[in-house]
Order: sequence, then C-alpha cells, then structure tokens
Amino acid sequence: MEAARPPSTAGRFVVVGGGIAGVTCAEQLAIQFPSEDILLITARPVIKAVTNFKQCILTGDGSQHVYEKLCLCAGAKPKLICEGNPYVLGIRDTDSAQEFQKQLTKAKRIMIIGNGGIALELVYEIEGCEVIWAIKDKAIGNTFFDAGAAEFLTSKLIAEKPEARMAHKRTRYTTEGRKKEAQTKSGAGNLGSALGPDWHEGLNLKGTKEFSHKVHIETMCEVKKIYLQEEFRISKKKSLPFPRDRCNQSVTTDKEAWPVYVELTNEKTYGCDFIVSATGVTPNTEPFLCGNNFDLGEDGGLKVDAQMHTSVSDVYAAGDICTASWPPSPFWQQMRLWTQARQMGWYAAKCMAAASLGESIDLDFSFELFAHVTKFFNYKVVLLGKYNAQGLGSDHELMLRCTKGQEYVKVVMQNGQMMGAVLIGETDLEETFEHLILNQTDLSSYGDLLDPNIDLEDYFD
Ligand SMILES: Cc1cc2nc3c(=O)[nH]c(=O)nc-3n(C[C@H](O)[C@H](O)[C@H](O)COP(=O)(O)OP(=O)(O)OC[C@H]3O[C@@H](n4cnc5c(N)ncnc54)[C@H](O)[C@@H]3O)c2cc1C
Ligand SMILES: NC(=O)C1=CN([C@@H]2O[C@H](COP(=O)(O)OP(=O)(O)OC[C@H]3O[C@@H](n4cnc5c(N)ncnc54)[C@H](OP(=O)(O)O)[C@@H]3O)[C@@H](O)[C@H]2O)C=CC1
Repeated sequence: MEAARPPSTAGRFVVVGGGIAGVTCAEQLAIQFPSEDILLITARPVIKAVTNFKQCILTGDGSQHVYEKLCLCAGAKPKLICEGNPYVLGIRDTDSAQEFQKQLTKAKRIMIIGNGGIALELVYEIEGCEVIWAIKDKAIGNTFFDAGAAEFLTSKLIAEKPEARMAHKRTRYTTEGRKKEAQTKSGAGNLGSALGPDWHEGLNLKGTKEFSHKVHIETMCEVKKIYLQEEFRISKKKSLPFPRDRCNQSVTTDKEAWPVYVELTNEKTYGCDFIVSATGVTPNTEPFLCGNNFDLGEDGGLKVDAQMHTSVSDVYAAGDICTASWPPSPFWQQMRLWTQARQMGWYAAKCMAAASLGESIDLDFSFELFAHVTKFFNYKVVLLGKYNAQGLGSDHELMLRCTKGQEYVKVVMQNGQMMGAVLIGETDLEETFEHLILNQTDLSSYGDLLDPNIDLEDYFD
C-alpha cells in the first residue's frame, strides 16, 4: 500500500501553538479576515477554544505550510532543578498535573522547590501530605510579594483549613479543553498547553494522611544534591557526604526509608516521596532556532518589538515564548502569565493584519499598566504597576495598611504619584488605584491615602 503523502498547504497566516496566546491570535485573525483560512499548528491535537480553523499537528513528517505571516506561540516549559530524574516533577499541562496528582495520592511527604506561583498555590492546596518547602529567599512568594505581604499570608498557612474545603475535593476538569486533552494523548515528550488560572480546581491534591496543612519552610537555601534511596544508604554508610552532625535531625532520627533524599545548601537533608520543581519556565524556542537567526532575550525568549515582530522577517511571537523588548511603559513589566499571553496573542494578530495591509498600529493599551488578579491562600490578590517597586531604586516610599486575617494593602509612591500596589483580600481598591496610577495624579497633598476612614473611591471619583 502506498504511504499517504504529507499534506502541503499555503495560507496567508499561520499560527503555531494551541495555548491561550496561539488560539487568541488565530481567533482574532479569523475575525479580521473571515474569508481566509487561518492555519493553527500545535504539538497537541487539542486546542483550547472553539475552532473554525484548519487544525494541524506538526509531526516532522515533512508536511509544509506556506505562510505570508507567521506567529510563534509555542509557550514555555518548566525549568527543572534536575532533568531526567523520575522523582523530580514539573507541572505545566494536563499530563504533568495528572502525574503529580497520581504520585501525591501515595505520598506521605513531598518537597517543593521554588518560591513563585506554582509553589504558593501547592503549599496551600495540598492536604494529607507533609510538605517541605525550600526557598532561596527569606520570605515566601518572592515573585509576587515583599516580606510584609509574605508575613500576612504565612499565618494562613499555619492555620487549619476549614473542613468544608476538604469535602469538596474530587477529580474533575473545569474546561472542556482540559477534559479532552486528558483523553487525547499524543507522542511522549510533546508539550500540552499551560494549565493557567484555577488549574488545581479539578485535581484531588490529597496525600495519604488525614490532616490539612503540614508545611515546613526552609528559607535561604537551594538544592545541593539529590540522592536516590540506595545512593543515600551507601553514602551514609561511608559517612560521606553525610557526616551525622551535618544531617538534619529529621533525617538522622527518621526511621523511614524514603525513595529520594534532598541535600540542601543549608546543610540539611530531607527524605521524601518525590520533589516538585516549581522553579520557573524556559521559553520553548528550541524547535525554531535551527537555521533561523532569532534575537533572544536574556531569559531565552524570542525578542519582539512593539509590533510583536521578532528579528526574523514576517515572523511574530506572543505569549510565554517571547520576550517583550520594546521600551516599556513606566508601570508595565512582562511576566509569563495567562492574561499577558492572551493580550499578546490578540495584539500580535492586530499587528500581523495591519502589516499585511502595509500599516502599523500603536502599542495596545493593555501594555500601559501591569495588572494581575489571582488567588493565593484563598485571598484575592491584585498586583498593579510596579507593585514591588521594580526598577524604582531607593527613591520611593511605601504606604501600608494591614488587618490581620482580613486585608493587606501596600502602595508604592514616587514623587507623590502612585507607581504600584499590592492588594490582598477584598479591598475594593483596584479600580481607583488603576486610575490613580495611569493618570499619575499628584497625591502629595492628600496625606495618608490608606486611612480607613477615607472613602478613596468617593474622593477620586
Ligand atoms: C500550573 C500553572 C498554573 C498557572 N496559573 C496561572 C494563573 O493562575 N494565572 C496566570 O495568569 N497565569 C498562570 N499560569 C501561567 C499561564 O498559564 C501561561 O503564562 C500561559 O498559559 C501561556 O500561554 P501560551 O499560549 O503562551 O503558552 P502555552 O499554554 O504553553 O501553549 C503553548 C502551545 O504551543 C504548543 N507547542 C509547543 N511546542 C510546539 C511545537 N514545536 N510545534 C507546535 N506547537 C507547539 C503546545 O502544545 C501548546 O499548545 C500558570 C501556569 C502553570 C503551568
Ligand atoms: N496564580 C498565578 O499567578 C500563578 C502563575 N503561575 C505562572 O506559571 C509559571 C510557572 O510557575 P513557577 O514555576 O512557580 O514559576 P515562577 O517564575 O512563578 O517562580 C519560580 C520560582 O523558583 C525560583 N527558582 C528558580 N530557580 C531556582 C532554583 N534552581 N532553586 C530554587 N529556586 C529557584 C525563583 O526564584 P528567583 O525569582 O529568585 O529566580 C522563583 O521563586 C510562571 O510564569 C508563573 O508566573 C503559576 C502558578 C500560579
């Protein structure tokens, strides 16, 4: 029987990547050019939204897709502390989250390395399993918070979680895309789309025990070495590299034989069932670099200018794969987040459309102000502008308001103007603060902006 010839297509616009950036880009192109076929190529057979585009899987089978303008939205992959170790898990897509859930159901103790979004969410959500959380910093959540906000949140981590929360946990998927992605497995090594907000809602994050939280935090340390059980046993016998007095109490007295042991740079060693490496992401550029002269950012992403255009002619990029390289607004910075990936995908499509008509467009308004809304430890969290005084040097002031267990408000001020804010809890201040930052209102004559007796919303209406 004759083998089927690889398909060959020609189209004006091709988008690579079926995550939020790619799908939004393709959708927007389809809206702008309803009579054109928009080709969306993804490493997975499932994309995240309703599709009236030609979906295709790039299998390296030689199929060719000719384009006039191409947008690369291939996302990022977890940057693991150690590649190829079966006890080190990263979480990115449905498959990796399910693998994590499966391992957790058998676990008594796990280690979480990293101090960003995934770690923050996991340490709070995991129940019935001891968690040793190792962070490089003095305080938790360095990618989002300063030490004050971290302290506010830490008390929630120590407290017991309400029973009701535990009763609600069961395996379910919140979106059709995720459900389908779980059912449709493609070749090993293929990346799925990043899970995004509410990713753990459908997962049963419960270990083998019957308590809610048991989190021990090791600060200011990194992983020095990982030992499998047998390696650990041998090294202990030889007293190398684990002289007894260098070992953590819990290891020397620990009768449990753990599958894996982690030696930290603070000289402590912990045994555990497995390790979650929640240590950030690396832009997924590798498949596209061979033979192409892309300029790369310091973080390894494809550099894009204010038109989302890479350094290669007619090639655009959006989402986690790219590094924004235009001079940013004073209140915006790139972070690899779902909202930014969506905004970039949408705006890249606008830029591609304009360029194909020989025009260019102004940078979209969404890149004026950094705004991120999320939930940590069951608190609503809103981050605005230079929320951690990023890049402001020492020439700034902070205003704080904190009610334990209820709200934490931090405002970053410079020359009497608001530059950023962290709002934790139901503060209702986000809209007012957004305006104050964007308008750069002179607030120097208003005294204590955070005085709870002043209705700011009313004041600045
Ligand atoms: C566990 C987790 C929780 C998160 N939670 C939040 C949150 O609460 N809030 C928030 O704002 N952000 C969150 N994020 C970040 C957010 O999900 C990502 O920033 C965003 O989804 C990135 O979208 P993307 O489209 O750029 O990339 P991706 O979603 O990674 O999509 C990339 C796509 O490209 C495809 N692809 C890869 N390589 C190829 C190739 N060679 N050829 C063809 N296709 C390819 C992949 O299959 C995939 O479909 C979270 C991320 C994770 C991992
Ligand atoms: N609610 C939300 O908004 C969520 C967002 N996300 C997003 O998903 C992506 C993946 O999340 P995540 O993996 O948590 O990435 P993040 O970038 O959020 O955090 C990575 C953390 O790991 C630390 N780190 C990096 N390398 C090491 C190392 N070798 N040893 C110890 N610590 C290390 C980083 O420290 P340093 O900064 O000092 O390098 C940082 O604290 C991110 O883009 C994140 O923004 C994920 C979950 C929830």
